[in-house]
Amino acid sequence: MSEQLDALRKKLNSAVSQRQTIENTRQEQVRTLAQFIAKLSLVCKGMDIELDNRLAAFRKSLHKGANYQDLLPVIDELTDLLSRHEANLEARFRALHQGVQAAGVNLQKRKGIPAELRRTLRHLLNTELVDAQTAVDFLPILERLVTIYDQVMASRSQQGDDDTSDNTQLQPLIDELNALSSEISLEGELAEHLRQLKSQINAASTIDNLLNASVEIMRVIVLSLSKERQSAQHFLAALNHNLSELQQAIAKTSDRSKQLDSKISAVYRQIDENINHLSEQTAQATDIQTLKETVESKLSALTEQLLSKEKLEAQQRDTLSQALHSMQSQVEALEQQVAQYETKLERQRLVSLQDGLTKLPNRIAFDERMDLELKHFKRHQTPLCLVVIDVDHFKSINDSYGHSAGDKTLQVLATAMKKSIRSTDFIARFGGEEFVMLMPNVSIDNVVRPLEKLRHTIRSIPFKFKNEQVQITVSIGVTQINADDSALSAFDRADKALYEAKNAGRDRLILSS
Ligand SMILES: Nc1nc2c(ncn2[C@@H]2O[C@H](COP(=O)(O)OP(=O)(O)OP(=O)(O)O)[C@@H](O)[C@H]2O)c(=O)[nH]1
Repeated sequence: MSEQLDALRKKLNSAVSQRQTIENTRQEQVRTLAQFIAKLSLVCKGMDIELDNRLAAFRKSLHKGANYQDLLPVIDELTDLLSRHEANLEARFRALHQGVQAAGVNLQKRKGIPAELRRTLRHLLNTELVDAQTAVDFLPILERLVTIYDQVMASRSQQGDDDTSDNTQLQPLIDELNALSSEISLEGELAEHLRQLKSQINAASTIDNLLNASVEIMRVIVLSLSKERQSAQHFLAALNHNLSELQQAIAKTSDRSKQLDSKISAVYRQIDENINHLSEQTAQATDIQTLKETVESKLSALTEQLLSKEKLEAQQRDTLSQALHSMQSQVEALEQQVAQYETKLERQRLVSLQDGLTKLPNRIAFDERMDLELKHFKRHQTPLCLVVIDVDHFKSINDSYGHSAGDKTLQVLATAMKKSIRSTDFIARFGGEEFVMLMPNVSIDNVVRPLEKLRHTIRSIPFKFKNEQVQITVSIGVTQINADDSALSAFDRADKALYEAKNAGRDRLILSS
């Protein structure tokens, strides 16, 4: 009998270790899910505050070891939020779309638009804009574009039907369109299209040329928005779909696990009852034969129950392991989507921080860096200098040798400046022919040497246009940041120094402390 009791003990021990395996599998699932949610939170960060918060709460409850039953309502909420976010995005796109559409329709109402332009505008509004949705960033650009268009139309009306215009009328509009197209960051084919449009703008000799270019810029923006929208919506829809599948898989596993759990509990109860019964009958047995028979019959019942319990637990392990496999592949698919979108967002972020022409950081990137350097300066009190550099008589390069010569000049100057500064310095194109630079850990007493060297490097570049040797110079204003400075006050001081340099005859450096 003691042998049989030993065997019973062994079986009970093995039952305990099997339960441990099931528990480990469960924990593994929760870990996988927690890792995925952590990644998802990183990517979705900033898309929607409520979504951010829910994902953070979800991650927390996973770490605390919440079970599936508790997680299901949270996943439900998350799925709802994602759907709502998708719908919000749609609504915002629709509002923007209507705004641009209304502006376009107003334009169409204006008299005197050439037939060809009217056709292009109609196509833009009725076909291309219908397919496109817009990101908030582009709205001000489109609004400005419409304003320019309006100005061009006004100037056209002043001229009557005579389309030839003198340069003094066209130039401000050309400058404005140029500045505006420099602010648009695009990639690939659309960037090339925009570059060609810029050349057309600069070669424009009539108001109609400029009208055409304005409408073309609108089309390029609309096309880029359409692409962006498709990709964002595709990502959200796919994420939503996969999350729902994951939710269903968890719900199914949870149901199945619950059923098996209650069957296993019932078997445990029977085993318990049989053991109690056995000990009662053993106590009541009066002779060894009855005792033997009682023990034998109960032991065979117990063995059967243990076998059935083992079978049920094996089923439970299989169910969990299958669920784990399918969840893992779903999570992998989700992770892949998230990683792809992340790469895309990062690429877009980099493009949006870079000036298209010179490939230097642009003004947005400069503002971000300035904020960072100011914080660093305020915390550590290490010196920081702000430099503003402006190309002298740049307009005359454009006027004498053409706008593309002007563009090339800016590219050469940007490369030269980038090469001649220290790796810790930060240079950006501020706009037009103006550049800004931040020099951390350098006080105003020590900026003269490197900046004079930079100025000399630039004036020694052997530019040659139309076979003419041309010397290009820059004027530089510099200031050291002080404790009370904001980005604006420091910039104003450096800018003032720059204009002193211009007024004093250009090609020089002026310090302002
Ligand atoms: N080629 C080219 N020209 C640009 C670009 N951005 C701005 N410009 C031109 O830069 C010129 C700047 O002219 P102004 O502001 O009068 O200054 P400037 O001729 O350099 O004269 P000073 O600054 O007083 O020495 C304008 O003609 C703009 O059209 C660009 O991206 N490419």
